[in-house]
Order: sequence, then C-alpha cells, then structure tokens
Amino acid sequence: YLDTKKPKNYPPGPRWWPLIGSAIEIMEARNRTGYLFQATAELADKYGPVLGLKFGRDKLIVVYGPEAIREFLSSDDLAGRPHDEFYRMRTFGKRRGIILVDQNFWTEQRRFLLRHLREFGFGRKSMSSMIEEEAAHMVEYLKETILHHDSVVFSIETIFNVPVLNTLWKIIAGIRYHPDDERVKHLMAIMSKLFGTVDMSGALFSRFPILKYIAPEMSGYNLMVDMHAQIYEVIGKVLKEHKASHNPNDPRDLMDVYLTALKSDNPGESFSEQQLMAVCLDMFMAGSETTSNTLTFGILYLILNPDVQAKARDEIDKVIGKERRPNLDDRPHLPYLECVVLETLRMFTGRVFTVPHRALKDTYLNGYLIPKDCQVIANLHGVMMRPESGFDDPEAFIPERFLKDGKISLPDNYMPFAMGKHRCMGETLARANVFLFLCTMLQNFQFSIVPECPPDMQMFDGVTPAMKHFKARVIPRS
Ligand code: HEM
Repeated sequence: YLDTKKPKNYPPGPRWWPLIGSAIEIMEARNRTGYLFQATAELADKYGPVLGLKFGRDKLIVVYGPEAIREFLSSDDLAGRPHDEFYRMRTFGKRRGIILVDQNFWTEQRRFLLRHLREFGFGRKSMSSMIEEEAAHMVEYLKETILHHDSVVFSIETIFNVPVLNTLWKIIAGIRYHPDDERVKHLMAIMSKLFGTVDMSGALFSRFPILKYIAPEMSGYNLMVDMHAQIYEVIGKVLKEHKASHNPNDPRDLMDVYLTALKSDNPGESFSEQQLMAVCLDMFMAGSETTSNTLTFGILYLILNPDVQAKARDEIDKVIGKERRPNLDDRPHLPYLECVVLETLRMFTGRVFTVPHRALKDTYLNGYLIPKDCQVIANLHGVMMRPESGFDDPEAFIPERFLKDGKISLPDNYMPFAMGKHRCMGETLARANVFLFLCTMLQNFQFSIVPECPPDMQMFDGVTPAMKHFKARVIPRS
C-alpha cells in the first residue's frame, strides 16, 4: 500500500504519493478540463503517449495517440480483462459470490456469442425487420404524444432508451417493453446514475476497498450492488421461464441456444447458467446506453446543424419517400445519411475510452514495461477528435468528410468500436440501430432547437460521458 516506488522503466506520468498514487495531478487536470478523458489528454501531452498512473493500490496505464493505441490493441499480452472488485461484481454480482472470468473463458464465450447472435438478429434480414418494428413503435408513440398539437418539446436524452433496449433484449431473450414501463425506466435510470458515479478507470471502491464500508453511497458501491440485484432479478426470472419452455428444436433467442449448448454432451468448460446470466448483463451494460446515447448525440448535431438535417431528409425523401418504412437494404442508397451516422459515432463522447484491458504477463508497450495485472485503457477520443488526429476541423460536424467521389471512405484512425481481440461485439447491431432509427425519425419528424432551452454542451463525466438535459422541438411532417 505504501509502496510508491515505480518499477524500473514503468511509463512516465505524474508523481505517486503514498496511498493516493497519482490522484492529485489527475484531479487537478480533471477539474481544469472538466472530464477525465481531457485530463488524460493533457497529461499525455506532458508525459507522452503511454501514461503511467497509480490509483490506490492499482497501476493503470492510459494509452494515447494512434500509433501507441494500435500497438496496445494488437497486443495479445494486453488482451486480458481486469479482475478487480468492480469488474468481478459486474460479472457475477454480490449475491452470487465472486467467480473470476478466465481469459480463455471469454475467448470461448465470445466466439459462441458472435456465431449465434447472427441467427437471432445480426443476420441482416432479421435485424432489419426487428429494428424497423421498434422504430415504427417509436414513431407511433411520439405521434400519439404530439396528437392535437403542432409540435411538442421532448427531453431527448431518454427517448431512445427503451426502444434500443428492446432491440437488444429481443435478440437475447425475446423480450420487449413498453416505453412507459416503470420498471425498465427505473433500471435505465440506475444504470445512468452508476455510469455517472464510476468512470472507465474503475470504481473508487475498487481502488480503495475500505470505502465499501465507510462510504458505500458516495463511492458508488451501494448503486453497484443495487443495480446488479435488480438486473439479475429480471434476467433470473426470464431464464426460469426459458428453462421451463425450452425446446432445443425450436430456439427462440440467444438464451435458448445457450441452454441447448449447456445441455449438450460437451458444452465447453466455460458454459454455465451463471455465465449465461453474466453474458446477458454484459450485453445490457455494453449495448444499451452506448447506442441510445449515440442516437441522442445524433439528434443534437442535427438540431445544431439544420442544413445537415435538411440534406439528410431530402435524401430520404428522394430514395424512400414518405410512405414506405426504411430498411437496411436502403443503406447503400443513402450515403449522406450513412455519413451522418459515421460522423455521430466519431464525435460521440460516450466511447472516449476503451473498456479496461489487463496485462496477462510482464510485457512492453512503446518500449515501456507494463507489469503483469496492470490495467490499460486507450483514450479513443484523441484518435478521432484532437487536432493531430488527421481529421480536418475535428470539432465540427461534417458528414461529407467521409465521402470521396460519392463513395464512403474511412481513414485508418476511425475506430469508434476499437480494434483487435476485444473489438466491440455489437458494432453491426449498433450501426444498424443508429442508421434505421435516425432514418425513420427524419422521415417522420423535423427536429429543432428550443430557443428558451438551448442544449447545454456540458456533459456528465463518467464511464460514458453523456449529455446533460437536452430538449428538442419535434414537429411531425405532414
Ligand atoms: C454506438 C454503440 C457502441 C459503441 C460506440 C461501442 C464501443 C465499444 C468499444 C470502444 C468497446 C471496447 C473495446 C476494447 O475494450 O478494446 C466495446 C466493447 C464491447 N461492446 Fe460495444 N459499443 C457499442 C454498442 C454495443 C452493442 C449494441 C453491444 C451488444 C450487442 C456491444 C457489446 C460489446 C461487448 C460485449 C464488448 C466487449 C468485447 C470484448 O471484450 O471482447 N456494444 N464496444
């Protein structure tokens, strides 16, 4: 605990103090810039692209800049996942006891999931119709709310939550919720609160375990326990129903396929009911907030850039018209809208960092020693949003930047879903969701700023820095 001595050739970074490690300089930079991702960018300017930090008892490396990030994400030695308190609880919850997810387990689970997700939703046809349906429900819901008015002001930061969650839950467990379902709204609210309390460097109670006992509320520990208890209750109930009605010859969703694998003669070492619940939880945490926040950002940039909104709408009117539902086959014919999606993902602050990785053994990155079990995260924001990123005028929303001679072309530094062994598993679904929801919204509504309440560009810092309250006027198109 009191060892503040850096290992030889550990990456440079702020001075380590007893107990608190590098916290002082980090906090100063965070207070100055407002966000952890900006603080680490500032410190990387000072110390270099591989930043050596220490919090409490844990060492943490932040990687910054395209070359170092590419080296990091391609490294097998750095492809572990953390097994500190925060991530262990994330996986199995307090009530279930703590079981570590072995690295080999994740490889097997990931392979299985990617293969079977395709059958229930990542295959283009089924994915398209499922999202189309959800987007149509959303249009209906908004139109009902607007009925008898010319327009209505909506709080945009929450309207996509339930429809996006539905696309995910349908694939996993065949469930969908009504947008006003109090239970799911409550669940999403707890998750947002939790994501605002912890950040990608982990929870405070992981770094300083004593906080679990002396400050369970402030450190986010109570929220964490509460959220896991509630999500596991929901998943546990659905699992019980699936087990009771399971027919291996008629799989309805991912949960059914997983149960079939579990009952097979040789399911693989990593398969268990607990692991299935963990997988559902991971999908919920990784897929719902990120996608709905991206859509919120999309609407934000469309109201801040009415010319972009008009251009995308014109393209939709020309290609699809106002009657037919958009589907994923329209994508190649709507290159401008596709560029709006790509630009939204580039500027989306919710994925400023990767999920933390862990060094599986002592290894080297950019010539520096990364000791075994050290956590490593990449600051993806810098790769796409800083002046040295290679994107012209990176702070401006310019969808055309991806169009070259009418064709979409992505620069090497474009990596909103990261790269390598842990590249996002939900990229296909996320991109399809953002595309079809935006397309359907623009086909049916016009969005504009509410002058008395313009968007506050400040965000909540946290795991996925998200917009503060943000309203838009929604006008149905005749
Ligand atoms: C716009 C939405 C999304 C963005 C920007 C995003 C971005 C990311 C990023 C940056 C990572 C970290 C990769 C790393 O640590 O190296 C990641 C991992 C992951 N994402 Fe997404 N994601 C999104 C939506 C989704 C969805 C919809 C799902 C679920 C189907 C999902 C499931 C996952 C999983 C399971 C991982 C961990 C992969 C692994 O460790 O092997 N994500 N995502």
